[in-house]
Amino acid sequence: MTLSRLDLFDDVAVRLDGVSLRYGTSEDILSGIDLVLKPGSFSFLTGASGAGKTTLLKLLYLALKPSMGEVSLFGRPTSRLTRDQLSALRRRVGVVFQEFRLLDHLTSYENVALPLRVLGRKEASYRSDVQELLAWVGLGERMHAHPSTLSGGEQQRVAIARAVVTQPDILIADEPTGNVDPEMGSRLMRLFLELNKRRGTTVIIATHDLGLVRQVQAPVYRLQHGLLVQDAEYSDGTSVAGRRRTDPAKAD
Ligand SMILES: Nc1ncnc2c1ncn2[C@@H]1O[C@H](COP(=O)(O)OP(=O)(O)OP(=O)(O)O)[C@@H](O)[C@H]1O
Repeated sequence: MTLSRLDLFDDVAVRLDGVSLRYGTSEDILSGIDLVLKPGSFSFLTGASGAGKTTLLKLLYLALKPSMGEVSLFGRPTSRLTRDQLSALRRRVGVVFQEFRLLDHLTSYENVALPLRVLGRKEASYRSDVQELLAWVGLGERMHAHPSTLSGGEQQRVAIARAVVTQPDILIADEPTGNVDPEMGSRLMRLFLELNKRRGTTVIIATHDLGLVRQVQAPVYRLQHGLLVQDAEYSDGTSVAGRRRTDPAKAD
């Protein structure tokens, strides 16, 4: 896949060109996927269990390389970048993993601060930021608790705080409300929206949770049989083509 000179620094956060992915000798899990996410956009990724949502997200945060095609972040094709260049790009991407991946021997505060420590920042320079962030996700009182003593929703919020503490340009979240009740799901969705609106963070969320996606007007990308299609309606039922509001009673 060749990209023209003009494409190299265009106004695009994420771009997939003809991306296919297979594991080992399996059939293609993803097949010829094209996708453009503009900076500051907010999108959903849906599809049946096993459709390849996590796989697609892993390509976006550069944990997997495509079998074919090109993944570009911030206008930079990634296939020929050095390890250091890839690490630099990855630092601009925050990830909320399906299974949280918190470190049990660290407190909430220490988990959230970890990416900053890895970057070599001194604690005095970030302590108040981390405390503020934990308060923002409603965990100001639990910052010294260890993950094993937190509820699923609380752990999820620690994972979200950790994903955003470095102020990433792109936030990728894999089933971020899979372990919380609807009320907490709405609260987490408001956090994502606030991040998107306040900082212009590009957000993409993989979810099965239809109740959640209907709370926002955002494009919905759907994986089906290895292909990615964009729904004709935004997540709240408005039409992508004309932005006409459909009758909510018929939107189901
Ligand atoms: N490391 C791997 N090696 C081989 N096959 C894999 C691997 N990871 C995922 N798969 C397979 O790829 C397919 C897509 O998996 P993936 O986890 O991307 O789907 P998903 O849409 O995220 O599913 P869910 O909604 O259940 O989380 C599945 O058939 C899965 O078994």
